[in-house]
Amino acid sequence: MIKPDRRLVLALLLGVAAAGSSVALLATSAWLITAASAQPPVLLLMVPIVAVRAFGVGRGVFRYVERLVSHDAAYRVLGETRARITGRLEKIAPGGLTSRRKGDLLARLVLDVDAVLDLWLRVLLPIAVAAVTAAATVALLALLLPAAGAAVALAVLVACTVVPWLTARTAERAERNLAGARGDVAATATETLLTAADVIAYNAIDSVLDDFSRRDARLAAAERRSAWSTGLGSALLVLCIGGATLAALVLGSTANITGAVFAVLVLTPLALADVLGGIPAAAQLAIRVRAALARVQELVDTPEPVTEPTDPLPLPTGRGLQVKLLRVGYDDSDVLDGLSLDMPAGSRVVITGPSGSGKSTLAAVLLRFLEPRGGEVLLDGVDLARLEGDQVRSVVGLLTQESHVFDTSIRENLLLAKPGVSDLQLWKALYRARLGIFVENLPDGLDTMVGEHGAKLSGGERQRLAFARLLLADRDVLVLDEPTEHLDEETAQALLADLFAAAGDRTVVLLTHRPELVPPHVTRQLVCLT
Ligand SMILES: Nc1ncnc2c1ncn2[C@@H]1O[C@H](COP(=O)(O)OP(=O)(O)OP(=O)(O)O)[C@@H](O)[C@H]1O
Repeated sequence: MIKPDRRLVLALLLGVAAAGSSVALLATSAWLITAASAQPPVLLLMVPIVAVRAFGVGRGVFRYVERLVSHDAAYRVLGETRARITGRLEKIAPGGLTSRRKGDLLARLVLDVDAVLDLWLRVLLPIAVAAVTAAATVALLALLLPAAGAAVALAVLVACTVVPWLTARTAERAERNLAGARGDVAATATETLLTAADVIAYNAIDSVLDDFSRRDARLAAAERRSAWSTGLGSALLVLCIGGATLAALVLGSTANITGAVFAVLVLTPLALADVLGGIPAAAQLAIRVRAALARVQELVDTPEPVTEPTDPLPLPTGRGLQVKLLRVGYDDSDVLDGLSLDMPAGSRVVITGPSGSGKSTLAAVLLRFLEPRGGEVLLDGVDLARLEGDQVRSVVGLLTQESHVFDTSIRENLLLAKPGVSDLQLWKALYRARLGIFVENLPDGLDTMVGEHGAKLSGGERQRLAFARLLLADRDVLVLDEPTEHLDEETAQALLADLFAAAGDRTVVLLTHRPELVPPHVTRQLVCLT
């Protein structure tokens, strides 16, 4: 799922240069101050003076460039990962994500995917930089006094293994629960917002808020526990570094070394506190990152509702559809079994049946959002299973009972169907959907903003706008799934009459539980699902 970027190697080198400069700055400063106290000839001090300046300036410069490079690389990896996940979701979404909570999906796609950033910037890079810099520091100290080098090596080993292990162990449950708890709070918040009107109408605000507070408290508890472990890790790290400094002090004081070397031995381990400081937090964060990425992986692994053919056939030229002994369903039960239909090009087919009889399921099959379990659906004699979903949807268009109208202008809503077309074509589509006069009378015309979910339009106007968009998309087969569901009888009848008239010589498949609303002059085939 995640492909690393080569710039991350450069970020690692820059990180080591920055951390190495910090250690070297302290070491050379210690040497310089101690050596200077003996008042040697000033020429002897020139090199360390220049080195102190170089490391002082280098530390900041390397850190700045490292931040630029590492963030650039990590955000590129994040962008590519997001694009790959979105590409995969495009295949799964129409029929495969219906059982998931929207808020949780959002949390997985936004918060959990961000774990890619943490993985590189706060887990792998800090650990790698710390390991390389600490190893080099230990080597330097070992050169000055092997016993002190060994003592500091032991402290570094404990700081890099036992401390992160202990921190991670104490935080394990909290960290694993964090991603799920965040998803749960996001899902509940989304649901609360979407259902606010009903909740207020039923006077159920208190119970909804109580439920929200309970979930929020679970998240806060997990975060508190996680913070407690971070504190523990930091304290243990300070103990390790303190121990290393003390050991270097004791060993150095009994060794036969100069005062300047002694100062370097005692002060250099202190610089490791900064270098190793991020390791406990990184180990802890690794658990959270693993849990978050597992949630994203689980989403990506959702089986595709349809299998694309490995060797798709070319799109046939004819536009007649045939359904033969269709069997389709969800989970363990079939919704339709043995359905056969003939829908010649240009015909009008009205499919009716009570709620739950499988009308929307049939629409999903006709658009290749859902795979039949048996039988076949043929387009001009070619099984839809031998065509790619996008090929099928370039011929078959859909208008649902709640076609989505975006929170933007009428123009942008229409252009979604055919980007770049002229205003003239937009007006034609609007007039054919019988919305032209209405839009002309609006002060902003095509630039009128329609509000969230088309809130500034009536139900009928919303459906006409969606229908104009479908006409603009210019599909030869129009599947209309309860397009008049939320409309009063008069508006519904008028809309249906206009839909059939505007459809021209296209094939129209109308799925409705109110077939009596179809205008009497429309010659149609009526099919009843039970
Ligand atoms: N994604 C799904 N997962 C599981 N079961 C589903 C799913 N979608 C629909 N169903 C079930 O399949 C059956 C048929 O649903 P469908 O939406 O096709 O009926 P419908 O005739 O369009 O109903 P309505 O007129 O109320 O929209 C129902 O029992 C429904 O619960």
